[in-house]
Amino acid sequence: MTQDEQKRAAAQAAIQHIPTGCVVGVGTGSTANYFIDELSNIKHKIDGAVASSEATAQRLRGHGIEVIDLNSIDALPVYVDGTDEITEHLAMIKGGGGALTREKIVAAVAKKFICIADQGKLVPVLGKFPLPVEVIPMARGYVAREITRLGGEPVLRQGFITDNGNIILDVHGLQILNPVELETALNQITGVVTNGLFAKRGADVLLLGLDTGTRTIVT
Ligand SMILES: O=C[C@H](O)[C@H](O)[C@H](O)COP(=O)(O)O
Repeated sequence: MTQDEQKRAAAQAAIQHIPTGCVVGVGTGSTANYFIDELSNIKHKIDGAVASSEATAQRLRGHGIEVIDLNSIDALPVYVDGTDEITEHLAMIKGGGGALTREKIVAAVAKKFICIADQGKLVPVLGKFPLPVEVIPMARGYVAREITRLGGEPVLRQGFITDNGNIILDVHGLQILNPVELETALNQITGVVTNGLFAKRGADVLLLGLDTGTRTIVT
């Protein structure tokens, strides 16, 4: 299967995990887009969706799926999203599309986080994919210096502003041996909104599209 077919297979497998009559959290990116396409086939069975980005909200509405304000609900049974990298322990790097902060908020609320991905996303150690960090614009220089002190090489994502009006620093060269520790350290830098390490709250289930079928990994 091609990479796109693997993404679609994972998205199709995720549909089996969606309970009837619930609001569904929906991620951002090309794999999440396949999931939205699949979700539209069962839209009469769900009570709408919470979007992790403006792009996702637009796509959901385009498929006739109601977009629900996260603040109007107390619980979210399930969140489905893609990833840039994921380990066997289901820690991830996300934010290649710049949606990391809203994704982290939706993931925090969700009872179950289902990650859908093509097999190329499964890695032994996180860090080959540059780690996105969302930063308040006026703190850019300070945060970049602090990240350098931690051993990373921050690169400003040119011409990109997040849905929250902030910038992204993509951090290269990090050896992420302890993802929870690094996630915490980066979030403690003043001016950082959040970073793309999803380790403290990783996925609960990984549905990985393979050449033949899908593989499921559960934490
Ligand atoms: O900000 C974007 C998200 O974290 C995406 O889930 C991630 O970049 C994976 O995207 P894709 O499914 O397009 O590879």
